[in-house]
Amino acid sequence: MSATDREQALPDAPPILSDVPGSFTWRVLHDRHPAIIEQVTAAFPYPPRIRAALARLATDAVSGTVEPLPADAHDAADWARWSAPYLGMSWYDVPFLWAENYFYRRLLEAVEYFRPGPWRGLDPFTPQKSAELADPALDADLAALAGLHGRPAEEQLTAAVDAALWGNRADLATRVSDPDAEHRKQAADLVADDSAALRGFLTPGTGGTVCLVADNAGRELIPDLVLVDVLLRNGLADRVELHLKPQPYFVSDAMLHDLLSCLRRLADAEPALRERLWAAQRDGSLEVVTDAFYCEPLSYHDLPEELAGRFRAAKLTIVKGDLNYRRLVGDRHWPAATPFAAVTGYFPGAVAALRTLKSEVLVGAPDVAALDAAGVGWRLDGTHGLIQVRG
Ligand SMILES: O=P(O)(O)OC[C@H]1O[C@](O)(CO)[C@@H](O)[C@@H]1O
Repeated sequence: MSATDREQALPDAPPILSDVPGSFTWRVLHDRHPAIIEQVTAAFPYPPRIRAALARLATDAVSGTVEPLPADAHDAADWARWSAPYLGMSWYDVPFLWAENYFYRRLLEAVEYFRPGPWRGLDPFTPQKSAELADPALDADLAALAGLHGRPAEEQLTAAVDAALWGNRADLATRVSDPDAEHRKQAADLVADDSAALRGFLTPGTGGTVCLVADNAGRELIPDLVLVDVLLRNGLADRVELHLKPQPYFVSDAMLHDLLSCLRRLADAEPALRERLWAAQRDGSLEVVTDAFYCEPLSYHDLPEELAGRFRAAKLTIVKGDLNYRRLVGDRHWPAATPFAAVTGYFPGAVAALRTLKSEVLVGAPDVAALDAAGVGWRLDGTHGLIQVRG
């Protein structure tokens, strides 16, 4: 079947909206966004002007309509284009993915992130990110991850992929201490497991470039960095590109400053790992990449050519997390049995998704009827994960 035939064979899945009161997506807009604004308001001694802007956003986010960004915003023209189909509509009636992106852009506007002045460039989510890195529980994760060194390459890879996948969950220590047993246990929670195909791309001595599109900072970025280290040390890749967000996004998404904070944290806890990652950046085998696209209200179908070229040239692109998955497959009401390869056929190059489920979107999982029969909760609470690969 050609790519075009596959596209045509896809069901016409409608985009996910937030228009059903009480639904998960409705609650994100109605409850979670105001709570985030409250946290941000308390995070710094913002002046009355910024506090007022945040208060206005709190009202808009719950009951407002889509409005243009201020005309003098640096990206006003882009947002005018992206907003055009939705202007004047309720946030609940536009695609959920779009509404969330619009929220985070409006939040950066309220805290004057891009504006000349003292608050320019201050990440409003710094306190949450710092608290996570300061958590003493992270020491156990780090000690366990350090224990990987010296094991056979395949074992290291299995454990590092597992840790990167479940990076948002708090029990890395046990997971890494007995990687095989833990992997078998977690396999029960995987609704799709293409780990054999993933290992096929990552065999010792095969070199090539791997792009790792990161998701969250802190406790997720640390195991991602361990995965980078395992790839480079074992010759599973010659080069790794670590793709980070260019600006604060979805509270905990990783930016360059979060990578630097992780390296500082490693300097005490795992100095050898920190040294290797530092040296890899200096010699170019680890390149940090970012692009405005990563914070735009678009899916990977709209990749800019610069990023598409990087993914095409890589032997594998690994996209981490729930939001990247939604952008990869399209934030739509897909039947779960829709083949992963069919919806990602457009992606320029081989792609792997490592994701714990925190939203309803799911493809490539034909056997979830029994789980679905019990309700939608399992798709939202991060207890289930997937490893999906399209070569
Ligand atoms: O950090 P992750 O894994 O991308 O998850 C973020 C998820 O949280 C939400 O913002 C709200 O649950 C989802 O929309 C999003 O997919």
